[in-house]
Amino acid sequence: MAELNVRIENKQYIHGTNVLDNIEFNLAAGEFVAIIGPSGCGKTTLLNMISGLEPSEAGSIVFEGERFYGQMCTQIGYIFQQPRLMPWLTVEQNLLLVQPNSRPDTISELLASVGLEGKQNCYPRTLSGGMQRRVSIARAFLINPKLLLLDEPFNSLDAPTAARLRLLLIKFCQRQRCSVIFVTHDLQEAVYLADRILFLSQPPSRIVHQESITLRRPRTESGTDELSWQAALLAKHPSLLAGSVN
Ligand SMILES: Nc1ncnc2c1ncn2[C@@H]1O[C@H](COP(=O)(O)OP(=O)(O)OP(=O)(O)O)[C@@H](O)[C@H]1O
Repeated sequence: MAELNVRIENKQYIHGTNVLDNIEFNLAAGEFVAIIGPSGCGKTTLLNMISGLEPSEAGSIVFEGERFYGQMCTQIGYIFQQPRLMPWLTVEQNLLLVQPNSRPDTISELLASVGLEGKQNCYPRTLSGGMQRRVSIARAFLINPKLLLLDEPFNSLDAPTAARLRLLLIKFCQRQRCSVIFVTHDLQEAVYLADRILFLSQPPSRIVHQESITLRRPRTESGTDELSWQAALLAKHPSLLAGSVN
């Protein structure tokens, strides 16, 4: 049985045009799916609908056999595009907010794993944007989610930090066996991480193409096989990344 079944007939914001049109896909337990699409095509909207933050009036989101609507499920971890930390709380308090019974050593180990050793007592305003983003990654990992949603989580981080966090994400997913939906603009990142890629069109967005990535794991970020796979895909479907697919 699919862990997650997404069926959205359409999505329209009030006074807005149609953003999503007939999006339907399943996610198997433990599967890692990347979503790529042009800016403004509705990727964040889609994650918000899956998480329950945005209502899905026409369609249904079914997670582990249960339909949910308009409420954030506690088994879903969501790493937003912006860190969304509470500015009046310390880093540790921000983490405790989602998992109040966490032990201090669990929190310090998790912070160390995202490169924020000793930052428990810092307030968000004293951290750089990239550091705040890493706190938000730690926050999502802390709840041990069954489903993890990530909205361009490694954008604007320096290359070594992003590489380290991608590796951490892979390890976390393997250990936790969680299913993942990962929004990115970066095909190379998607090929490195995902089992399958869904490509969205310009709005009203549909899934114009999906491709399973059959490369063996462990993969290398810019390995020969990974780059050849990417080149072959683009040679076969040159419009996929041009944002010109309607
Ligand atoms: N709360 C809202 N109210 C009205 N319109 C919205 C709202 N949120 C998003 N939109 C509109 O919906 C469309 C899709 O936005 P969304 O943020 O989902 O796209 P995206 O694919 O994630 O974009 P990007 O890649 O640039 O982050 C845009 O035209 C945006 O202006």
